[in-house]
Amino acid sequence: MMKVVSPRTQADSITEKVFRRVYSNFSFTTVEGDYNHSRGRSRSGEYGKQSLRARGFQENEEVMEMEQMGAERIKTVLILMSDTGGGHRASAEAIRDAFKIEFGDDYRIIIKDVWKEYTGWPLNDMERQYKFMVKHVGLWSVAFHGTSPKWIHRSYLSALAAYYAKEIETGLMEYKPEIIISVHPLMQHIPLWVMKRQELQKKVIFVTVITDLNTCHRTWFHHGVSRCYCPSKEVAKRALLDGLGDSQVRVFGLPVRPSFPRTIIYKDELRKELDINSDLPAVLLMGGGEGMGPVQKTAQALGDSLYNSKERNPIGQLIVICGRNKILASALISHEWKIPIKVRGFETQMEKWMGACDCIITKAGPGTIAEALICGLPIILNDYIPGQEKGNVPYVVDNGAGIFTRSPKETAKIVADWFSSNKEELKNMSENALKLAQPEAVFDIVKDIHHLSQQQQQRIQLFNDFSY
Ligand SMILES: CCCCCCCC/C=C\CCCCCCCC(=O)OC[C@H](CO)OC(=O)CCCCCCCCCCCCCCC
Ligand SMILES: O=c1ccn([C@@H]2O[C@H](COP(=O)(O)OP(=O)(O)O[C@H]3O[C@H](CO)[C@H](O)[C@H](O)[C@H]3O)[C@@H](O)[C@H]2O)c(=O)[nH]1
Repeated sequence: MMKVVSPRTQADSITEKVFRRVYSNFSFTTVEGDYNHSRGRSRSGEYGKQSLRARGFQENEEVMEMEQMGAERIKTVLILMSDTGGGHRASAEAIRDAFKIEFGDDYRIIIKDVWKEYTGWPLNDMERQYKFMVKHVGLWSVAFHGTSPKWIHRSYLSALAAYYAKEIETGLMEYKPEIIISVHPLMQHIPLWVMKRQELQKKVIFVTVITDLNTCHRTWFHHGVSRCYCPSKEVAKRALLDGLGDSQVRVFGLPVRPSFPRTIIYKDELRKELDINSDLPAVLLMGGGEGMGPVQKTAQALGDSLYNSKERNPIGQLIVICGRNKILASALISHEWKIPIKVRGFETQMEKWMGACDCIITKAGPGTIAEALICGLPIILNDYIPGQEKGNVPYVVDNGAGIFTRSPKETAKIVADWFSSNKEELKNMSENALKLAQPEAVFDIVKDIHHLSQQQQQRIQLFNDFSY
């Protein structure tokens, strides 16, 4: 049985906590389900009141008692994100799960794409526009770099904020959040503009959690935030250069879903559960939430390189996760393979697939990289989106956790070597990956936000005590 051991200490108790909270007696507030669900469950504020009324209760003692019990305690956290790729949602979910593990029911977490639900074009259509632009990388490169100067993105975003002010205000205030967390580069300026207009800046804590590892866009850096959580020193440097203060910047790492096995991965058990051959080494091939990059060509090259034609047997197996790319999945399924292969669509338990494999091939998506590092997987980066993903390549390669090559043939050869004559390199890179991993990041982030929230409560208390 192969074990991958995280360098972190105290992991047992944390893992225990993770599984107890995440997989047993807890049902999360979800994007889709939250609105009605929370209305029915919340013990505080106007929503609890409305739902009780709707269910036949009047504004009676029962309601007041419930409000007194819960109003002080439960805080609402609104996480702003958009499904431009899969990374922002993954980080949002990581933060939600960590809040639940650390603080139980003290926080009510809502994950929302407020733009999509409440505004109009172009804000409500970012997913499609992003998908289109990254398919035409030249266009994305111009958009990314062309909008980098502050005066360009600021004036455009301010104009959009003014145009959609009412809708955004409704969207943000629907949930009466005490804390707003943005995990998206285009979700600082507009909400902060609305909060300023509503004089809510002192009442609502606004923080940014950056989900790009290095060469991120400047829209991430807004001076009006209480905190800007940076996943790496490189990003923190950029934030400080952009004028953020030391008191605003914190470096904990990129938030990864706590369900990722951080301690011991029983590879054999996972393989049994996922119906993967337990004798052959396995390579995981993917391309972010949208299944981007040269996945098909790489899969075909691996189909050749992992087959020993002299002995007529495979030396490895291939798992391809296509994300939401259905065309890619059906093309791979209809191909004839000489090696064992599994083709999957969008998977919700990536930790299991990563835990069952020996190395990974992916475009340079920050979420996938951070997750693979936690699982101790050596990484072959086969592509990157210009702009925000460019800097992820040196982040992996310079730290000895992987290799960059755009050539499907070279990729396939490297994997074949790792699985036969060059096992030592695979082992060294796996160790380097574990050294670079930051599995505690998401917990450090939520603890710091909790601390901010307590400080704010004390300030409010102090103000109330001394106001006549
Ligand atoms: C003309 C000046 C435009 C300035 C625009 C700045 C802000 C745009 C805001 C809303 C527009 C909606 C566009 C949606 C694109 C989706 C982007 C996204 O979510 O990426 C996520 C990714 C990551 O997942 O975002 C980033 O990493 C950085 C975001 C960069 C913003 C690029 C905006 C492109 C706007 C196109 C206009 C053409 C510009 C021509 C250049 C002079
Ligand atoms: O079937 C799948 C496929 C992917 N994922 C998850 O989706 C996320 C993918 O995130 P990445 O950051 O690797 O890449 P994306 O392209 O999907 O993410 C987008 O958001 C990122 C920020 O978080 C970067 O800005 C990136 O460039 C942008 O394209 C990972 O957590 C991965 O585990 C799944 O859960 N199931």
